[in-house]
Amino acid sequence: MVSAPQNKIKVGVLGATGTVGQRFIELLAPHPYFELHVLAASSRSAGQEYAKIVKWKLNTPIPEKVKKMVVQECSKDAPGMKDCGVVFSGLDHDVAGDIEASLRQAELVVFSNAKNYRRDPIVPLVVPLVNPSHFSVIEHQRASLGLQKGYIVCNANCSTTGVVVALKALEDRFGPLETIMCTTMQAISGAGYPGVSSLDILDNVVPHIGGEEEKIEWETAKILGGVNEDQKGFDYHASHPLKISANCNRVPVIDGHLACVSVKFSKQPAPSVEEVQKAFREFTCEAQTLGKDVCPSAPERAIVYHDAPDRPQPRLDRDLENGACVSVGRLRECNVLDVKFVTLLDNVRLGAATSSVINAEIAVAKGLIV
Ligand SMILES: NC(=O)C1=CN([C@@H]2O[C@H](COP(=O)(O)OP(=O)(O)OC[C@H]3O[C@@H](n4cnc5c(N)ncnc54)[C@H](OP(=O)(O)O)[C@@H]3O)[C@@H](O)[C@H]2O)C=CC1
Ligand SMILES: N[C@@H](CC(=O)OP(=O)(O)O)C(=O)O
Repeated sequence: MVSAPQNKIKVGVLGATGTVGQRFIELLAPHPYFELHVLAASSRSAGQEYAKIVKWKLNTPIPEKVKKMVVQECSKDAPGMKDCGVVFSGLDHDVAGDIEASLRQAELVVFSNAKNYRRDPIVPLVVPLVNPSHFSVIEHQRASLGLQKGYIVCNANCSTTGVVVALKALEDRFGPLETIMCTTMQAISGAGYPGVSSLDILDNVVPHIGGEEEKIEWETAKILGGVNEDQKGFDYHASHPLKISANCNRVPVIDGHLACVSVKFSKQPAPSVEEVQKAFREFTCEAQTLGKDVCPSAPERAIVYHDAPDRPQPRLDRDLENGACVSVGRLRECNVLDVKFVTLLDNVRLGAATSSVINAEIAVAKGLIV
């Protein structure tokens, strides 16, 4: 039985003023054992009090304890940075690569939302409700770079995260999938702030999000695949290569990415719709079994299954489980593949900040953050 740490662990947030950074602050301010210690952003914000510089967009107030914290530069030399047991990154990908690598080199532990290191063969790409077993490659990452303590863990693209939790429930119960087709309807907050121009998105749907389809198609195999026997890399689902095709669209919704997913199972005959529904309803993951003491940000239900024929919907369902679950509904037979269904997740919570925080809680339980 793992228990929560006795002492608080100091944490930093990079990109603390951004869309993902604000969710980090909302989640971490009341956290039972992570303690906000450093807030960092660009030189445009550095040196100023957080409440004076941030364009706060959440419908919860800025936590009192962070209002007067002075925003720092994203540097290992920023005051307090070296005391952080973990640094959460909500940095723009243009700058995340160099900053995250330099913090790792300074023996800091970095949990990143940016895409820069997701494809790195020694960096775990972890969706906390799916593949925390990939943390076992951290030891090899440290050894490869001559580090004692520092490492980087990435979480996935937000759309990938929503889809892959549902796929994991199916693979756990019915074995490898063969073909996956998915079409997303993605919220505007996915593009950060100020993001997509109102003249582009109001009264409209934009059928292109640069690089998104490739990310879903590529990241899914790394996440659903295993770890090599020597714990020095990932197998990318090589024994059953996944055929995945994604179409991504931007829609005029503020938060919540919806995806219409069709799948074909390797093993035939395919399970019935009733069996698939049971698999979704009964899905549980390591983050839940660790318990609320150790993993306070994990959802009670990793998948919330919806019976109503018109659910899930972003506005009605994105807040379930404090934005930490995936909603699944509209499950039915598919005339082309085997079954089809709809998934929904909060792109900025489970799709970004919440995943990083749950990942870090699991890493604490595994003794990877002290
Ligand atoms: N929004 C979402 O749904 C998701 C986002 N992501 C990823 O998370 C990351 C953050 O996204 P998001 O919060 O939406 O982006 P935002 O544009 O809202 O925020 C970007 C943050 O990066 C900081 N920043 C920008 N330039 C620099 C710089 N030169 N040096 C240091 N800090 C800098 C900004 O600080 P300042 O205010 O000072 O400019 C701000 O805090 C991105 O990599 C994104 O791809 C991942 C999954 C989902
Ligand atoms: N591209 C996603 C958000 C995002 O930033 O993705 P990534 O972290 O994979 O770059 C969206 O627009 O909804």
